Amino acid sequence: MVEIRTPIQIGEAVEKVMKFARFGEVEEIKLEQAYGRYLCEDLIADHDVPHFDRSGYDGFAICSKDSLTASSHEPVVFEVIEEIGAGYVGTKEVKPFQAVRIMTGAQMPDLCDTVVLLELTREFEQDGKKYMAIERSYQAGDNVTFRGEDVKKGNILVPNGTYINPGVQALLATFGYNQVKVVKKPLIGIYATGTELLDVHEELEPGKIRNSNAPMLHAQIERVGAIPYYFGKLADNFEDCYKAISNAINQVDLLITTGGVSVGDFDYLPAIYEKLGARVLFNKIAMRPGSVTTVAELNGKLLFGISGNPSACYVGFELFVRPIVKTFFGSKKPHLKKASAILQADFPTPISFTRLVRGYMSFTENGLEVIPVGFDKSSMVSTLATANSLIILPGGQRGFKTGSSVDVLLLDDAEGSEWPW
Ligand SMILES: Nc1nc2c(c(=O)[nH]1)N[C@H]1C(S)=C(S)[C@@H](COP(=O)(O)OP(=O)(O)OC[C@H]3O[C@@H](n4cnc5c(N)ncnc54)[C@H](O)[C@@H]3O)O[C@H]1N2
Ligand code: MOO
Ligand SMILES: [Mg+2]
Repeated sequence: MVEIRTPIQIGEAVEKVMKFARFGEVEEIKLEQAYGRYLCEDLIADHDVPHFDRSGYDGFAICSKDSLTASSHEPVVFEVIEEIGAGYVGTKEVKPFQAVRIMTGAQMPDLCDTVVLLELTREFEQDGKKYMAIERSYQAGDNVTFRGEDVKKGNILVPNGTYINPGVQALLATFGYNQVKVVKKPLIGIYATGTELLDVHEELEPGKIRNSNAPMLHAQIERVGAIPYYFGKLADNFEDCYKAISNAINQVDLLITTGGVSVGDFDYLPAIYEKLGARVLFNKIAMRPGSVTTVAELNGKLLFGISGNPSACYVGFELFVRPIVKTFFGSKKPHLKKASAILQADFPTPISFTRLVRGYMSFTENGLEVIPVGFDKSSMVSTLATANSLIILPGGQRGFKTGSSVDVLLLDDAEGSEWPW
């Protein structure tokens, strides 16, 4: 007798999986390796930035009150007493109507509060001394970058759990983080099951196909920031699959299998979970593709039994594995980023399960627009290459018309969304 499975809603399935989400261990790495990782400590400013008043331009540092009477009829003349480039500090005391030639980024001399741009001065020499004249007045602070203007000492600049983008990398460098505490990347194992599977280098044969799920998952795992480990492919043989899978579990943080989770004669994953004593969290979700996505738990470790159909495999990973990995990294927004977009095509099919239609979303003058990328069967691999989003079409509706507002999940976004969506 074929097992009749009871589907649960997507949200319920996500919540069941997320009960097993845990935070990863910390490791220290070099700053150069930190891009794309997740910070494991608050980045707190231990000094002001900049930590001295500095010139914002190449020019002359003066005291603004000396400039008050300057005009084109009566220019004010300053004696230029020294020159400082960025990295140097002036050595002379600046007296009234004296100026220091100063370059962008150099520390302001004491008593100077203003910088006059080079191109707004007239320079000349007289009796072996250097002078410059200005034809307008300035206010204190003109063209000066003040101490602490960028960052004040003591501020939390980047909280623990933040994705390290190039800007965060710059802040870490600013505050002297030569070594950075980040979360260790989890190791995710992949087994592809199916007697029909050929390795990528093999020639096609009747009835056989190349294994595309394993390389796809490999890339998805890398995109989410974890380390993939491909164990290999397994023919549909219960004992071999059982042995291989039970050995693999202890070598990784999470194990993904593809294929063999439905109700077919050679779909052995349900029986393997049973023999392992793993607890199946669910084996049917009211969604398409990926309705047979099965997740089991063995001693707190998650076993993702993802469907063999390529699009179902892709979606199963993004909905259920991604948030587990992102939570491992400490992200507060571990789920695919959700946005609203205007549908650019009719989607007439009456559906009962929620559809996650592969879409192409673009930013237009009318806002976000999304269009299905093609034929939307879960067995298809071709549409995955162009999809940058999943259009959520809730179940139990008659169909969707061009111009309707729909929710989309973004596939290439690193920021993510909080739960609930
Ligand atoms: N009687 C029923 N049949 C099916 C049901 C059902 O509820 N009742 N569910 C259907 C749905 S929905 C899906 S999705 C698939 C899921 O199948 P499995 O997860 O058991 O996967 P397989 O049977 O092993 O393979 C399905 C399909 O995918 C191809 N495949 C498998 N692995 C790979 C790979 N690594 N790379 C590329 N393609 C792969 C495989 O050749 C099959 O064509 O079941 C439906 N059936
Ligand atoms: O799991 Mo299936 O993908 O719903 O077609
Ligand atoms: Mg099957």
